Amino acid sequence: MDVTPTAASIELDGIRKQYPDGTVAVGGLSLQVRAGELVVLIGPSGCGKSTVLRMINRLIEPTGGRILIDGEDATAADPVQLRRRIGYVIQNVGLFPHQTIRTNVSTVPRLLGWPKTRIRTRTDELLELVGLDPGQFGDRYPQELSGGQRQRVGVARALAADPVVLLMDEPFSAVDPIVRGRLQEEFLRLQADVRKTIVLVTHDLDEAVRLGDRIAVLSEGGKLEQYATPADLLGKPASPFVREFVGDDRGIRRLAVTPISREMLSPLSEGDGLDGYPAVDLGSSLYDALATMLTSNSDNAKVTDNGQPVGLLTRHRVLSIDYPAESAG
Ligand SMILES: Nc1ncnc2c1ncn2[C@@H]1O[C@H](COP(=O)(O)OP(=O)(O)OP(=O)(O)O)[C@@H](O)[C@H]1O
Repeated sequence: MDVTPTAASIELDGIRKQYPDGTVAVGGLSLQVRAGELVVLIGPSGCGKSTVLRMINRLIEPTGGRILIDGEDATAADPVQLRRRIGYVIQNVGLFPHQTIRTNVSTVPRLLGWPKTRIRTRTDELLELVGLDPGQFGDRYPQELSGGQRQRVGVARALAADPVVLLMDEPFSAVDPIVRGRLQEEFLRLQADVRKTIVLVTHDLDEAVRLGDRIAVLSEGGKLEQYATPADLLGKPASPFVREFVGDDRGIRRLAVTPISREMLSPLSEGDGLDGYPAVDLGSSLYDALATMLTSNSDNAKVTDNGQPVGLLTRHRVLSIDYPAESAG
């Protein structure tokens, strides 16, 4: 019998990990993730990001606190059962080298004892979903794929049994920046389709800003410094730690998460020579607007809504956007 799977909410309630040698990797972290939300954990090396992630699927047993998945206490559940409901993607993927791509992808459905035909249909469907032709790639072995292709297989495998939660630990860091950008874009499209609850660990702030609905910045001992949307994090760093962490180029990053708004526009007038200006859509980011102006060597862009010009955006206006938090400290 099929149980209709849905994305689940996650609540970390004071979770703690202290190792026998006394190291407190995570001192007591509370964090709520809504169903279908993509939350990024970021912070300096050793701050406890992976530990938090691995406590959610209990690859690491917490020494305190609770984890509620859709309100149910995961710390009381059978860890093996739990892991079958939680997809897990890691750097370098961890595919089984002596198994074909199809067999790799079907790992969890096989463990769950699905009928063969259903496994086959699901596996092929997933390979297509992540952009790999099952006919071409299904019978290959992992070493016969590129790094980016292997990464996609890892995502397909994690999604195979329709998990309610997906955990991803530096999933795109083993590939070069160009491939990484493409994988991130594909991944966002995939997430728009499948809407899983995702917790993703990265050390790459651009990745966090690009992918996260919300970002949790951790400092040593898994201390939560700030939990906010990318725009709020870059615009209003909550502490000197976060300010330093998001760095000096947060202004540029912030452009990428700030949409053009009507208040930024000057009215259009006949004498504006509108035909000469590049067009950007209302709702594009300021970063896109600036890029458009730079590539067409223009100081202005014509902003359109549904194809109709609604105002003029100047380069000066984009660059002088007021960041209240900048002057605060
Ligand atoms: N078995 C262990 N015994 C003692 N301390 C440990 C053990 N395993 C991990 N730690 C410590 O726990 C802390 C958190 O490690 P964790 O891997 O979660 O950090 P991270 O933020 O994911 O780091 P990175 O970004 O470098 O991967 C580190 O200080 C690490 O040294």
